[in-house]
Amino acid sequence: MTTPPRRLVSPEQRDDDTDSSLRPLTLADFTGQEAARANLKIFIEAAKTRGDALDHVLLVGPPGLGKTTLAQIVAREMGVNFRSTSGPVIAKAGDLAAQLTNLEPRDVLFIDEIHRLNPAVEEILYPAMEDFQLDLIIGEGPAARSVKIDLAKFTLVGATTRAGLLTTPLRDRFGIPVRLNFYTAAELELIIKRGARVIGVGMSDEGAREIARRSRGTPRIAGRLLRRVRDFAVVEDAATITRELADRSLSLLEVDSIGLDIMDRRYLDMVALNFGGGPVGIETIAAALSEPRDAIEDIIEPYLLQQGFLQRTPRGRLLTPHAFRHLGLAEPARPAGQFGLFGLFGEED
Ligand SMILES: Nc1ncnc2c1ncn2[C@@H]1O[C@H](COP(=O)(O)OP(=O)(O)OP(=O)(O)O)[C@@H](O)[C@H]1O
Ligand SMILES: [Mg+2]
Repeated sequence: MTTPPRRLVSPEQRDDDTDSSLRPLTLADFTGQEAARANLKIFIEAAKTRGDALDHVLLVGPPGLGKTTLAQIVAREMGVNFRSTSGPVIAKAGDLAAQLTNLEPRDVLFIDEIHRLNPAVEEILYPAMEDFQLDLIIGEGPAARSVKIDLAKFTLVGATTRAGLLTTPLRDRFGIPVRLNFYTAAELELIIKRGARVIGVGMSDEGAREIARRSRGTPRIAGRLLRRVRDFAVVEDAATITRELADRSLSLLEVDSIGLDIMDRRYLDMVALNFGGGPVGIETIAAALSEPRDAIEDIIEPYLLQQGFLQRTPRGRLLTPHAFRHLGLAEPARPAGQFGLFGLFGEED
């Protein structure tokens, strides 16, 4: 795959994100995700009362919604060590065995991108999660023998953006599955106000609302936009971020009123103007934009689909009336019944 372009509004972590300063440290400071928070709170309290390890937790949700943050909070609320690794980093079963044997009772082992574990590594995770035992084969051939090593009773916290890619036996071993959803504008507003206090800049209600609207339901993007607007405030020697300042700075950075950037608009303009709003095949769009198909499907389309700007039909991508309104363009006349009907027959490829 090509390197994703550096977009201000991409939900993936970028090297210039200084996530750690804005990271809430306790469940009480963690805004939004009511259901996830309520569940974790109860299970953590119960485990602490019993003096037991928390059951294994699986955090599922799109990038930038707080999976790593919640994993750290779990360890902190349990008052235990937080050890962290990730699926693609654990090359051999022995690497994971080393991590597991180092855990103390009730510790949290966080495995990010757990859908990317290699199968040989995953095998040793099963008995570790279920019976807190390692089954290792020592030696080779006739001399080989298996040894069992007892592990401390620990909590595995797994995170994934793609629950569908997890094997069933692995998924079944998590007692506490937690799904994270996109945040509402009101929740993002609170997160932005808290962030402004942390980085020490004044924030008006309307300023926070303006940034929240453009944050695509994602705290990571909210934090990034907040830091950019703060830079404008510093340069202009403004003590408080007003709606006007937020709007002006983000417009200069080419993030529009609902968080679309140049790449989104190029896509939408192309489909609207060159293809009459579609349906048009993804390969044709990729060729017209000179972008790889993967990048378009992974990076541009998810938010447009989620916002209802775009539909996938068997005959290709189709812009919705909502998209035309946002672009300020008149909708082309389309055959009656075209719209929405194709959704019933599934998606293009
Ligand atoms: N509920 C929240 N309240 C305040 N800030 C949050 C919240 N959730 C996430 N953040 C902030 O958003 C940023 C990204 O969060 P985090 O790294 O936990 O996301 P993630 O789900 O692990 O993303 P990825 O899938 O890319 O690993 C962090 O700076 C974090 O502080
Ligand atoms: Mg993470």
